[in-house]
Amino acid sequence: MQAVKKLVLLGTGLISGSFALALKRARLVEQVVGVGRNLDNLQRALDLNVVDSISDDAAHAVVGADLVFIGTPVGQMGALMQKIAPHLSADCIVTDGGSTKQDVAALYQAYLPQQLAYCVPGHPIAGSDLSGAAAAQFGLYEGRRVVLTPLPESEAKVVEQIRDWWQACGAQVYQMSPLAHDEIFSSVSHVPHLLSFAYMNSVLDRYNAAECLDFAASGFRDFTRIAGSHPDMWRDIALANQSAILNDLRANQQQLQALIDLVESSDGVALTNYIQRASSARIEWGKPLKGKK
Ligand SMILES: NC(=O)c1ccc[n+]([C@@H]2O[C@H](COP(=O)([O-])OP(=O)(O)OC[C@H]3O[C@@H](n4cnc5c(N)ncnc54)[C@H](O)[C@@H]3O)[C@@H](O)[C@H]2O)c1
Ligand SMILES: O=C(O)C(=O)CC1(C(=O)O)C=CC(O)C=C1
Repeated sequence: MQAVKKLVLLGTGLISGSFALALKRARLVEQVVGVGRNLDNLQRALDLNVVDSISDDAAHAVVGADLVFIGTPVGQMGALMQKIAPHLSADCIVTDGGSTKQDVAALYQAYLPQQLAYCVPGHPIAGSDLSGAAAAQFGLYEGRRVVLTPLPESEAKVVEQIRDWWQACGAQVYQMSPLAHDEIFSSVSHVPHLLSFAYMNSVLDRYNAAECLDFAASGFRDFTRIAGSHPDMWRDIALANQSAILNDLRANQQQLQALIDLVESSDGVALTNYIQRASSARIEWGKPLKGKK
């Protein structure tokens, strides 16, 4: 498999750093440059050998790169693409790890029109509520899925190359349209995070919030773990995937209303049925299925 000579991470954090570490472990990268705005975070990336050198200048850093991985919140990606466009080698491959794909596809079209054959948007379906270079880990993508949403202009051999690198990181690679991607991940990633923020805020609004939090245990911990995720990342996702997210939030509003009605009705059988449906589906989903989670 072809190794990367110079990989540049635009945004050096959990997702880009874990990609760099996996390629390093697979001996598929010679040099990794970490670009960012926070010097402490970049220094940490250097100390942890996530990257081999650091820079605060994206335009300068991408000179001579054969692979650029954009790992910032999606709202930052357009400005970075615009900055690097004049400095990319003609055959430099550009990809990203953004959680939304219709908006990111449009950014490639708007800001990297000369490079489109070498651009392949992507999304690793793995991560955590932690962020920054210190959160980067070997093996994050082991057995996980990565969704590629190639542009109409993406060259097949470039898509294959990206697929090979992700597979070398241990991932299973899938392909779908940006629209299908954004609808799916609204329902199983974006809206669950937003509901977790909402639930956390609803507890904070209680008159006895401190006492409630003091007594909260594992159920609350499981339900709200993702409420600790990075605000910038989730603001950008909510803004980028607005239409699918609004549909799913409204559907959840209806579910909540149905639940209120059931509890109000004191109809134990109907409540059991309601809970049973969700419980059976969650148990089934949770059964270890090769390559599922
Ligand atoms: N966290 C997850 O679970 C997860 C999973 C899959 C995909 N993603 C996506 O991957 C991307 C990165 O997420 P992450 O969790 O690695 O975040 P992170 O906070 O760990 O890393 C992002 C880094 O980008 C830097 N950054 C932000 N704006 C910048 C700019 N304009 N120029 C240079 N650097 C900048 C930040 O300082 C930070 O170090 C996001 O688009 C996110 O939606 C996240
Ligand atoms: O494990 C977590 O904490 C995550 O939130 C990871 C997670 C998700 O499963 O929703 C978050 C955002 C992504 O774009 C992909 C994965």
